[in-house]
Amino acid sequence: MRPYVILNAAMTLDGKIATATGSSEISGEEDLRRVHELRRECDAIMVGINTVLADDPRLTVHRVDAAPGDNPVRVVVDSMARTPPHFRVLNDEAPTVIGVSESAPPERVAELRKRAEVVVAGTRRVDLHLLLERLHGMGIERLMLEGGSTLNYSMLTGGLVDEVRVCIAPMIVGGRDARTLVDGEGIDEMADAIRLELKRSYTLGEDLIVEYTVKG
Ligand SMILES: NC(=O)c1ccc[n+]([C@@H]2O[C@H](COP(=O)([O-])OP(=O)(O)OC[C@H]3O[C@@H](n4cnc5c(N)ncnc54)[C@H](O)[C@@H]3O)[C@@H](O)[C@H]2O)c1
Ligand SMILES: Nc1nc(=O)c(N)c(NC[C@H](O)[C@H](O)[C@H](O)COP(=O)(O)O)[nH]1
Repeated sequence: MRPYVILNAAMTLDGKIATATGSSEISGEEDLRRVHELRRECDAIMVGINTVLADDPRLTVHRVDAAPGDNPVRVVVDSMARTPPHFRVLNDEAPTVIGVSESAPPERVAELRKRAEVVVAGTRRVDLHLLLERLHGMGIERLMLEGGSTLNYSMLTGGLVDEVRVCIAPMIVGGRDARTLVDGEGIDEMADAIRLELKRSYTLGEDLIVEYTVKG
């Protein structure tokens, strides 16, 4: 058993979720409120370690009203336990789970255990199936996946995503080194693409929101 997973992201019209230099303010004000409402409805928010290192996110509900207990559990996928102990994802605003692999240096794991629950899953990379199973065992039934591109790819190709919600902002930045909604190794044949079904589309200010379910 695993949680129901909603992938949420904001991208430019050309599919970038950050520029090559890591600048990533894409969503408009209204979309950011939508994101935080979605955070409030979920039991956990999951991101990859590169997103933590790039943005130092809080991963809490802070743009809409929230009672202290409304903050979801924060989950970082971090094979080598590189989450810096002073980063905001480890503050006391919400509980945090760090998913590491068996290859993570024990001294860094011990340091993280002072501030978070550490789940060891996988030998070199985090085994996402196993991590999600463990999260479900902790009572997490609805999980919001907030990127980045590399984790999005692994989660989608692992068959671990149920819905995709994307904010398309009216911006274009280009750049072959800029992260896109989904990177990773990529699928070779279009016939093998992950198929989605469009459920809803609407505008929020200048942004276009598109919501899909992933076909099983
Ligand atoms: N616009 C948005 O909605 C949005 C959202 C999130 C992140 N971002 C941006 O995305 C960028 C980071 O994306 P990224 O692709 O570099 O990194 P990421 O956040 O997807 O982290 C990927 C890393 O996670 C670790 N990992 C461990 N096990 C893994 C597994 N099984 N599968 C995949 N990764 C695994 C690896 O170290 C891997 O390099 C940042 O610039 C950030 O600002 C944008
Ligand atoms: N929906 C969305 N629109 C954006 O324009 C953007 N840059 C992100 N990025 C998601 C990523 O996880 C960010 O790191 C957090 O949004 C940081 O913000 P918080 O401190 O957690 O509120 N997400």
